[in-house]
Parts: sequence; C-alpha cells; structure tokens
Amino acid sequence: MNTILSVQQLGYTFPGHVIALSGINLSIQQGRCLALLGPNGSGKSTFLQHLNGSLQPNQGSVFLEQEAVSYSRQGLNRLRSKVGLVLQDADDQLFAASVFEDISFGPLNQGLAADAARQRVEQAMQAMGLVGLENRPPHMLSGGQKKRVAIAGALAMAPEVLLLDEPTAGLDHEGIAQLIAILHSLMQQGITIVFSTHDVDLACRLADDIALFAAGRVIGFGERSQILLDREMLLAAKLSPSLLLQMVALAQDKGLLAADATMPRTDHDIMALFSHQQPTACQTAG
Ligand SMILES: Nc1ncnc2c1ncn2[C@@H]1O[C@H](COP(=O)(O)OP(=O)(O)OP(=O)(O)O)[C@@H](O)[C@H]1O
Repeated sequence: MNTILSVQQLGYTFPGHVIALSGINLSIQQGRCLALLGPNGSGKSTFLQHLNGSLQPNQGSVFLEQEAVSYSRQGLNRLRSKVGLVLQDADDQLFAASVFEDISFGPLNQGLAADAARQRVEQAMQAMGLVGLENRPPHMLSGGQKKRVAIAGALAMAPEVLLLDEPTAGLDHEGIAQLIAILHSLMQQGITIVFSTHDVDLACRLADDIALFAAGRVIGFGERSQILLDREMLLAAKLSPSLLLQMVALAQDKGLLAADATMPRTDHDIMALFSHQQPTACQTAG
C-alpha cells in the first residue's frame, strides 16, 4: 500500500500559547478511509488543516507522496490539487451567487478551460445528488444541501484525498445515511478519505483505520476494530465504547459467533452476522 500523505513530529501552537498538536506521527494510506476520532478540542480540525496546507506546522513536517510540502504558492497549489478540504460549517466555504458558480470556482481556478470545468461540475453535482439546484443561491439551501454543495466543490477539483471536518455535523438521520452512502461510493472509486469525528458509531460505519486523538496527541492508531474494541484506550480519549462492537466481541468470546466474524459496518452486515449464527448448545438442548 502507498502512503499518500504523512506527518512527522507535527506540532502546532496557536497564538496565546494554546498547544493544539504535539509530536504527531501518522501515515495515510492511498485508497483507505481514516477517521480522526477524538473529543472536542483534541486537535482534529487543526490536524486536518495541516493536511491541505491551510496551516503551516510550528514543528515537524507534512509530506505529500514522501516529499516535504512546500508552502510557496506553487507548492500549495500542488498540494491542494490533490488534497481537498471540506470545512465543518458549509457557510464558511460557500460564497458564490449560485450553486453552479460555487462548484465551478475550484476547477476554473485550477486553470481548466470552461468546457472541462463544466464537465467536472456536472459530474460532481450528479455524484452529490444536486442536479436541479444549479441556479439556487447557496445561502437559500438546507444545511444538508449546503454540505453536499461544499463536498461537490471539493470533488470538482478531482482530488486524490478528500478531507472532511465533522462531515455529519448538523445533518439529520436521512442526511447522515445519504452522506455515508456517498462517501462509500467515493471510496469505491479509490478516493482516499480522512474525516474527523467524535462519533464512535460513525467511525465504525465508515473508517478502515482510526487515529485516536486526545489533548493534541494521537494516542492510538490502527485498523478500525482494533481501536474500537480497546475500551481502555477509548475511555482515555473520553469517548464511549461502541455498544454494538462490544456485543459482537462478547458473542465471539462466548462462542456464539465465529471468532473470525467480521465486525459489522452496516445494518445489512448486522443482519447477515446473526442470520448465519449456528444454534448454540443451549438453544438446541431447549
Ligand atoms: N483559532 C484558534 N485560536 C486559538 N486556539 C484555537 C484556535 N482554534 C482551535 N484552538 C484550540 O486548539 C485546540 C484544538 O482545537 P481543534 O478545533 O483542532 O479541536 P477539535 O478536536 O477539532 O475540536 P471539535 O471537535 O470541537 O471541532 C483547542 O484547545 C482549541 O481551543
């Protein structure tokens, strides 16, 4: 597997001596989905902003494909042509008079000809279920629609890595389900995804890998179930363990489920997991 982005000994202190990040080492693998999981104020947004050069580290370095990021205009253009960031609050990102213009801004700014830019915008609008809203002013959309326009704006730049800061913030149940489906489809197209969240269940549903953030540090990194089943580590990060994963692990311990059963990700996985369950000694004896 190839490392597309990495950081070494990354540290960042905001003016006023607020230490937001310290001593972070992390590699992001191409084509995988990484959750930055941690409580409020643990440094997730600050970290994401370093990955597309919106912030420059006070300490350590960020690498794109093994090469240290240059903070010159040219270096930042190279980074941002490959790494798109979707902010937590779509209102901080949308500014044009219409949805179409807003999504067009990135590709036109990249220097694409009008026809090529239009094609990218149409594809991004299609992928995000926005067809029909081209002429609407972004500030007249619902929160969920604004979020999808913001993601379409990043997608229209054809990024290799999509960074999403708290992507489900402010979305209702249906909005979250739609977003999860869209992100799964982007993952199937090979786009690397990094998202921040404090929602253990969302990390379980979306991520391949998890970096656990606490007080500006990464206190755990690994494959999804490895981190989500580590109760002590989650509590150290002030997060509640996932009840579902704990139940599956307990069922495995008690021999009610096969030891190699895959940790469920979707409702369908949960049904499949338990419908293949063999009757236990207890059930057959009854
Ligand atoms: N512009 C800023 N100026 C000063 N301190 C800041 C600024 N932005 C964030 N911080 C501080 O940096 C630390 C990390 O904040 P950050 O927003 O990265 O955390 P987070 O994990 O994304 O939190 P949340 O889940 O609440 O969005 C916090 O102590 C926060 O108060």
